Amino acid sequence: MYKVKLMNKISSEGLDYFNEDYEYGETLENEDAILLRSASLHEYEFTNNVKAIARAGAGVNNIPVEKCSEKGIVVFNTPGANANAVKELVLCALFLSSRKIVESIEWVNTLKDDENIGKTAEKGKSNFVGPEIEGKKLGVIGLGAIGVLVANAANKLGMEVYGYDPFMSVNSAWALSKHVRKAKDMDEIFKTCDYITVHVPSTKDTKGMLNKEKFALMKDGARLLNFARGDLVVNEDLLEAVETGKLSKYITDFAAQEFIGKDNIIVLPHLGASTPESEDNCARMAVQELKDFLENGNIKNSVNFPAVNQPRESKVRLCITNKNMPNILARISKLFADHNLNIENMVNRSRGDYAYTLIDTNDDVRQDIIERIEAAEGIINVRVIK
Ligand SMILES: NC(=O)C1=CN([C@@H]2O[C@H](COP(=O)(O)OP(=O)(O)OC[C@H]3O[C@@H](n4cnc5c(N)ncnc54)[C@H](O)[C@@H]3O)[C@@H](O)[C@H]2O)C=CC1
Ligand SMILES: O=C(O)CCC(=O)C(=O)O
Repeated sequence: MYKVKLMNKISSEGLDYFNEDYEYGETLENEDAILLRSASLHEYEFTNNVKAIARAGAGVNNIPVEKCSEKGIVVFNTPGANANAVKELVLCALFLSSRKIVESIEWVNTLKDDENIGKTAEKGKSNFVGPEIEGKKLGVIGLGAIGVLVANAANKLGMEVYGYDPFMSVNSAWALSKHVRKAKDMDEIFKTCDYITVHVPSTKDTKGMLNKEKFALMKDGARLLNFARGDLVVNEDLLEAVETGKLSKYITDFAAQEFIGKDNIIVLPHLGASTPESEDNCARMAVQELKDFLENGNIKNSVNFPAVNQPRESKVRLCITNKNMPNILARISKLFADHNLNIENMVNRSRGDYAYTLIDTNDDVRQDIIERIEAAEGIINVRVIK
């Protein structure tokens, strides 16, 4: 029986994949795996039983990934599973940033007791004029699953789109419209674009990347959308840029006290992925990743260990997380040979400082041999699946 701890509400479309071999819930203890959305695990005490964490979503900044790697905990996410939901909300935000839709709705609501509301509304509408997006320049920073969809859709809406992503994947490059112009650096986006939208993960390199210096490069009255992460922006600098009119609008999916009630700032409560379609997609993908890992040791869509997939053809499988260092495989193979155990299949892949090994055998691997593998230098943990 596998135990999966839920740290957020997860769609039943995914949970239904768990069969009678699984127990899941928010209160269970000594879990084998954790399934979550945005809940923070930074203060969480992982027991030695935790083998995997699945983030039903894209961003993993709520998970202490390096600490997990050191403990041999495989962290998964669900690339692209919520990208369309975010794209649609970003398109909505593009219009909200341009036409004074929110402000005008708020104003009309103040006319509750006005007997000539029709006339008053007509008279007041000139206060809410805003430009069309067609023909304007949009800069998209980060051309991954979301950025590509946003760039392509904005292009179809008649915008002149500039993209910047120095680490773009081959898949994203294939998916990106040929009409999207390649910015030579991020500053070109800041200097050129009327609208800027950011779609990069929050990492030590991107935190605070939207700051005083960058706002100074932007066109007067530029509009900025942030549906990626709140900490990409230095809030104090952002407030100044909005107050001075450098930015004519900031729309973000990440609430902060200092934004509340401020003119020209619209804050949403992290709604990007909140559609039934995206919640179902993420849950399905996350549960399937966890199941294949717990039952077969296969890894797909991990952010800290390499992708590994080996068909199950033998009685016993050893799943080994280890440091990426010389001689590990030689030591394991020697232990097998010394005990007259035959390796049927073996795969080893590395990723940065860590590696993952699957060894299949039809022989019974005694507990004392497992313990000797575990004790070898560089080995983090060993799991046996029968
Ligand atoms: N508001 C919401 O509900 C949601 C927010 N997100 C946020 O959006 C981010 C992006 O999501 P996806 O597009 O699905 O991820 P992704 O991993 O497909 O794309 C991220 C892209 O950013 C690029 N990148 C990384 N560092 C960069 C840098 N310094 N400059 C330019 N590009 C850089 C990468 O090369 C990659 O192409 C997530 O990490 C998450 O923080 C994601 C989903 C929902
Ligand atoms: O699960 C959510 O609602 C947030 C989604 C998100 O921010 C992400 O996938 O990075």
